[in-house]
Amino acid sequence: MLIIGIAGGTGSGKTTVVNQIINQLQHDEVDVISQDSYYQDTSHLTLEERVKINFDHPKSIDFDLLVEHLQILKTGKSIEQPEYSFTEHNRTKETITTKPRKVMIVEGILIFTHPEIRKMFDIKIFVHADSDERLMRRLKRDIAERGRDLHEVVDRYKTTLKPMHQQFIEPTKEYADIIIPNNRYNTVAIDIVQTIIKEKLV
Ligand SMILES: Nc1ncnc2c1ncn2[C@@H]1O[C@H](COP(=O)(O)OP(=O)(O)O)[C@@H](O)[C@H]1O
Ligand SMILES: Nc1ccn([C@@H]2O[C@H](COP(=O)(O)O)[C@@H](O)[C@H]2O)c(=O)n1
Repeated sequence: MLIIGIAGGTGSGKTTVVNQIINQLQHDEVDVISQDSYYQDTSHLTLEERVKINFDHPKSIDFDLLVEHLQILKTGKSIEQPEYSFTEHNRTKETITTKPRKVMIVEGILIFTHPEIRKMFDIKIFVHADSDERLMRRLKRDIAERGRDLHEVVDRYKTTLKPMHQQFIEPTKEYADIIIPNNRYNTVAIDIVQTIIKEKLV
């Protein structure tokens, strides 16, 4: 199993890059694990308490469960990937059955901050976009898809997104094998990554 880690700041385009990469692969050859599925289970908290969580700090992620799930997949067994609700700020009661595949892609803002998970990646990719571009994309996406309003996104950007990005996410760029500049759609970089994956699959 080839495990590919794709990190980068929020709004850098990780999910979009993942979708472009897997487009060219056979459906049964590849699957995706999102770090967002591994936000800590906070069912014991009220919604008001959950809203206040710093979702950009490594402590917000259940990395132990992610490590365990990657190890299970490596042994050839399926896992039940948690499903996350951005409106509830919590895991749902549903899970996504995820089978081991020739290529497993793990994507998320903080995945390169964890040394054990970092070691499990065969290829580490960091998607870069400038902070103003990321903020604009995040605003549009969170309002359209994640039930947020302008005030909420801007407030979170100032209090947690920006400082956490500088402290935890940007420094992990140094671990990347490949950095994809993604201020614009970068089809050349996607072609290169697809070629590398196809070569490794032979
Ligand atoms: N290169 C790009 N140029 C313009 N918009 C983009 C680009 N990549 C992604 N987007 C858009 O920006 C938003 C955030 O992208 P997404 O892939 O969800 O980022 P991430 O997973 O890193 O948070 C989405 O609405 C997506 O359509
Ligand atoms: N309940 C939550 C949980 C996370 N976030 C934000 O999601 C971002 C990570 O996801 P990307 O797809 O953008 O990489 C992260 O910056 C968290 O602030 C949230 O808004 N609500």
